Amino acid sequence: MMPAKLSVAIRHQFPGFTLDAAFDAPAGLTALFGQSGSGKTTIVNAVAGLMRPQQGRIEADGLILSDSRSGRFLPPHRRGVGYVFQEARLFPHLTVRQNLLYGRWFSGRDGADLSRIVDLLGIGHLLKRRPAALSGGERQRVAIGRAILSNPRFLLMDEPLAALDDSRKAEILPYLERLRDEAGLPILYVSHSAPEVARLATTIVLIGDGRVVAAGPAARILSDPATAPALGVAEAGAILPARVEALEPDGLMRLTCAAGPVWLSAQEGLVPGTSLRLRILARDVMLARHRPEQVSALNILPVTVRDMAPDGDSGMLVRLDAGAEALLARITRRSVQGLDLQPGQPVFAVLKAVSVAPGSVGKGSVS
Ligand SMILES: Nc1ncnc2c1ncn2[C@@H]1O[C@H](COP(=O)(O)OP(=O)(O)OP(=O)(O)O)[C@@H](O)[C@H]1O
Repeated sequence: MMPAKLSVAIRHQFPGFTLDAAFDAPAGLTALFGQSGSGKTTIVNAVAGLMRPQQGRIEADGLILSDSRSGRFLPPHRRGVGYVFQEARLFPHLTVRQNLLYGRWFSGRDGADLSRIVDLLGIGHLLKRRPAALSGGERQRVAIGRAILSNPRFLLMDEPLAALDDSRKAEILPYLERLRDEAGLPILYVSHSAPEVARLATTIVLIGDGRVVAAGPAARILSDPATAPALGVAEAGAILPARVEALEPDGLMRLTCAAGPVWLSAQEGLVPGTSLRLRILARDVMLARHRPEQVSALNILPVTVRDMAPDGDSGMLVRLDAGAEALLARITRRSVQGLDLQPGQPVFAVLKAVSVAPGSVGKGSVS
């Protein structure tokens, strides 16, 4: 069986704005990221069937949703789309259980297993409540459950966390990670938030002025000095797959990643054997020509300079090969000159254990 995939290739002209975008969203979470007015909502509306693109084709899991050549245009309710909006639109008079089952009933197809989805989203204890008795984060988890139980071909999530405060966001992120890794569905996820995209995306599509500026596996897009700044200079940083090896008595955990061992502050729920994706901000990585000795930073990784690109007037983003993975460092141009950095040169990347924020350590897959 071919893995599920959503393919989009559309062109649409509004007065003063042309959308011309083509990308694939494979199983996993594809983040559609771009500034306000770049065309994200137009793409989402075209995929959902709320607008008809003048040209092009959209296909989900082998089903043609719209095709300007043949004139095919499936109405929204026949597309098999599970939609999650910014605000959970639950029925206030129905219990959580009834809300969840409504999605299944409405689809008219065999739905996913209720108990599996309830488990996946951690909402078993809420089934008898009505939406008014739920927190914002709980409501959003129920909305996600309802969308999955409609047995969709793919999920469309339009800024699903934007209305939640930071602690509610943090509460829901692990569930989105599980959904991404276990549901086996393409998830098209619109977001303005670089940390959210870096934490969740397996594929990133950067949209600028109606076009795809860059698209591909998240690890590649995030470590590319040419595209990373599009997420915001302060937010540039690579994601590295890592594994928890041991919890040490002084409160640190030892991880292994492609470049070697890394020590970070231990976190609840992370036990030896857990697979992680670490987000390492470019501004938290220092470079040295020689292995530094007697420094407080615990993590010193041997890496090789691959390439670099200017970042603002005085900065430089340097991509580093760390085993089979890539890291990104942001240093000044003066340091690039002072260290005489060239592509191919071996250097040491220095990373403080405490500079990796808890929110930057996610469970699960990078691609
Ligand atoms: N029906 C329409 N008629 C004319 N112009 C439109 C229409 N819909 C969208 N546009 C224009 O298309 C451009 C892209 O809009 P879109 O809403 O897709 O951007 P966006 O990336 O989703 O922005 P935001 O993040 O603010 O929601 C904007 O310049 C907008 O004014």
